[in-house]
This record gives sequence, structure tokens and C-alpha cells, in this order.
Amino acid sequence: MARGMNVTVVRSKICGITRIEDALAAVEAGADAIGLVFYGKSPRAVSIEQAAAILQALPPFVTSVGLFVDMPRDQLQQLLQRLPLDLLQFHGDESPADCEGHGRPYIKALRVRPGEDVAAAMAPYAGARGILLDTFVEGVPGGTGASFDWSLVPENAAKPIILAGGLDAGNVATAIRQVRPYAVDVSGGVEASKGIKDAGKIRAFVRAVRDARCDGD
Ligand SMILES: O=C(O)c1ccccc1NCC(=O)[C@H](O)[C@H](O)COP(=O)(O)O
Repeated sequence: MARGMNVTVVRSKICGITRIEDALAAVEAGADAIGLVFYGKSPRAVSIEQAAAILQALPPFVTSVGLFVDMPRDQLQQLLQRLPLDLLQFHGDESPADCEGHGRPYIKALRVRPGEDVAAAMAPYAGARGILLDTFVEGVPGGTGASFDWSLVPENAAKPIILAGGLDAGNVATAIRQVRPYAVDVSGGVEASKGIKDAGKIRAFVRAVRDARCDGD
């Protein structure tokens, strides 16, 4: 039983996309979603204009995810008037109320500390479509390239779990077998340099996700 849902195919999101060519490489590799970072301190941040061009270039049936870190509500709502993002990912200290009321579904990212009670941390976000579990690094809200203790992921999570943090083509199959997530998410593990994706690494990652087999499958 995958955490949160009983899926036979684990979905994948390629995050930190900054170029149309990288978005299309993710789509061609079979990724299910792409992530666009609207957090200015990240080397993967995109402008509204960059994001609009990337979204315009996407073919159908690929979910576009906007990533935010404690963005003021009015600024977020102005951005959403200009960008047809399918899903919002809140990666900061947003309360459930901060995540609601934008007219878009959302996922909440939780950064997992050693020994964290993840089920308790998830509980307030009943309105989320899913919970992204990432690695806690002091002062770095996301894109750390570091993994966390996957044994901390609750067995019967109340929401679909998206596993993130330090994944790459070399470890994602092990992560899937251990955690059995609804989906996986990667940024640094498919890059040539910060914000510049490597199409070959993207293909290898998605292939490794597709080839991963859970016990009993
Ligand atoms: O990717 C970033 O630079 C980033 C910056 C600030 C907030 C979130 C960010 N990324 C969010 C993601 O969903 C990443 O894919 C996730 O943190 C995993 O990153 P990585 O460990 O590099 O695969």
C-alpha cells in the first residue's frame, strides 16, 4: 500500500524548471508535472514572464506547479491572475488558512527534521491534495539536494505522499520500494548546474521511477 493511495505507477515531478527546453525534456521523458519556483533567493527562481512562456509551451496532460515560500497573499493573487498554474506548492511556514482561498488546489511541503512526527505535522493540512516531504536544512526552504530519513514517513498517511529531497536516478528506486509514495519529486538530481536541467538525467530519473518495482507488485 503506497502511502496515501494504492497506486501501481508512481508519478514524477521535475522541479526548478527555468527554460522551455527543460520543460519539454521533462515532458518527453514522461514526467507527470513540472515545478516553477517563485522564490527570489533560489537560483532556480523564474520571473512571471519566464513562467508564462514555459506554461504556454506545455502540451496537455502535464501538471504545472507553482512553488512559493511565504509569499504575501496579495502578491500571490496578483501572480495567479497572470499565470494558469494548475497546482500550488507551499514550501514555507504557511498555515492551512494561508494555503486556502486561492481558487487552486495545493500541496503543502513539509521539511522533515531527524525524529520528526510527520503524521502530526501533516494533520493540520486537511485541505491539501497531497503532502510533499522534503529535507529540513536550516535556512534553505527547498532544493537542498539532501535526503532525509525515509523511515519517518508514516505507513498509512492520510494524504498522498510526494517524496522529495536528494533524489536522483541512482536512489529513487530504493526510495520507492522503501516508502511506496504516491509520487516523487526531484530538482538538483537532474541538473547540469543550478537551474539548468540535464535531459539525459531527466530521462534516467523517469525511467528509474517507471522501472521501480514495489514488493508484491
Ligand atoms: O528548488 C529550489 O531551489 C527551491 C527553493 C525554494 C523552495 C523550494 C524549492 N524547491 C522545491 C522542490 O520541490 C524541490 O524539488 C525539492 O525541494 C527537492 O529538491 P532536490 O533535493 O534538489 O531534489
